[in-house]
Amino acid sequence: MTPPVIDGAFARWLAGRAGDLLLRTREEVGFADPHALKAAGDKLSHELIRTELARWRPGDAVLSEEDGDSRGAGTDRLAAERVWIVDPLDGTREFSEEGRDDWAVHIALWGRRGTSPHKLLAGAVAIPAQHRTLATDFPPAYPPLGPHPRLRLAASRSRPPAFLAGLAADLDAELVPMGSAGVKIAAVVGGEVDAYVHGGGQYEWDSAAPVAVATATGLHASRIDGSALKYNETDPRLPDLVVCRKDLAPRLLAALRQHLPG
Ligand SMILES: Nc1ncnc2c1ncn2[C@@H]1O[C@H](COP(=O)(O)O)[C@@H](OP(=O)(O)O)[C@H]1O
Ligand SMILES: [Mg+2]
Repeated sequence: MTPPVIDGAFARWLAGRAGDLLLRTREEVGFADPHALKAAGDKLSHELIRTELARWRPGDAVLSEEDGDSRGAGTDRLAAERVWIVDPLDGTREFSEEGRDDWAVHIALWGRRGTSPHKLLAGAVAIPAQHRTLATDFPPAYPPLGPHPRLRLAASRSRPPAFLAGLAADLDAELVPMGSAGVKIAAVVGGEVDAYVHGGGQYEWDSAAPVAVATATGLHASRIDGSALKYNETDPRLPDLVVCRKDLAPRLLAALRQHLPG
């Protein structure tokens, strides 16, 4: 089957293919040995994505979590016009826990000539166990204001930043723990939470695809100090971010300033 030519639709197609493979891998490998399941999921999804990108987008470079070669300086991605930034399995830990649906596949495309600061041209986040894929070819509608009386902040289930409890207290917000950066940003896009705040560690592939979708939807996405998120940098570490409704951003960034060192 020939995949779509338009990059956003291609990203949706590829994330969906990898997601189907991950669902089958969960069934075939089972949950008895979580390490084996995580390793199988990472490897199989990575190989599928690598193979399809080499076949259908042979002129483009790739930056992948599972590909040590693409990470450092001196790789062809630093001179490339177009770079696919992919996380074959985000929320690996949750993928290995039976019954959990908060894990995702991230496929993003960065372009040197992109006009926004992040230069992400297209992206898709597949959440296979929730049967949904968000992508920039048909960006989701801007979320309505939630019915919840208190602000809801999505937070890492296993590695929430130390400042988050204080931030939530200042804002009288409720923390909603879940796995996967893609799932948390999808929760903002869907209006289930008002914001996702993370700090302390992460890489470009953890946020590129969900940030592409969130900004195509019209949401705010930045570093937690308010500066621009940048992709395809020499060092792929991108330790923190905030994604939220545009109207909430000034209040959230002001509160964050009170909690950041320096
Ligand atoms: N402090 C940290 N250092 C490195 N990676 C981090 C991190 N905090 C979160 N991440 C990564 O960001 C993704 C989302 O994290 P979380 O589920 O905790 O919200 C996970 O990606 P992977 O599952 O692809 O490894 C996780 O490894
Ligand atoms: Mg990840």
